[in-house]
Amino acid sequence: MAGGSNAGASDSHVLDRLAATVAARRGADPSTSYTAKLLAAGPAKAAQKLGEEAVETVIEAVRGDPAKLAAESADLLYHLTVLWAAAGVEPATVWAELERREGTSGLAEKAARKTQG
Ligand SMILES: N=c1c2ncn([C@@H]3O[C@H](COP(=O)(O)OP(=O)(O)OP(=O)(O)O)[C@@H](O)[C@H]3O)c2ncn1[C@@H]1O[C@H](COP(=O)(O)O)[C@@H](O)[C@H]1O
Repeated sequence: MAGGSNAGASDSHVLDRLAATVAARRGADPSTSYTAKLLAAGPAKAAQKLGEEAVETVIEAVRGDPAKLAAESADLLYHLTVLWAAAGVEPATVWAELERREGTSGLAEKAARKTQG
């Protein structure tokens, strides 16, 4: 976050820029854009690629190499933004959901779910 402890060139706004680039690739030439190729293939293909990248991320996490885990995480986030674009999810909707959850402990949320049946 700009202004936060990790402020600098590499902050979370890169996700918004990435999502905007991905959205702009809709309808572009698949021979010049990997994103356009994935979007043309539809949400199921984007979901499949996300699953593959998730597995590769898990593998690097288990291997214990932080640099490779970071690289796989970037692949995972890229493919997640492609899936959102393919499935009609605006990044702002996800950011809003994360903001809504801010300050609510996962343990408290889980306990509330149990009492709701
Ligand atoms: N961040 C990324 C990014 N991360 C990973 N990838 C690509 O994702 C692909 C997935 O890796 P794989 O090993 O699964 O590739 P593969 O086996 O060739 O894939 P498939 O043939 O199975 O689909 C690779 O081709 C990577 O280059 C990305 N491609 C694009 N971006 C961003 O998207 C922007 C637009 O890219 P284009 O749409 O290609 O212009 C770029 O400027 C970047 O900012």
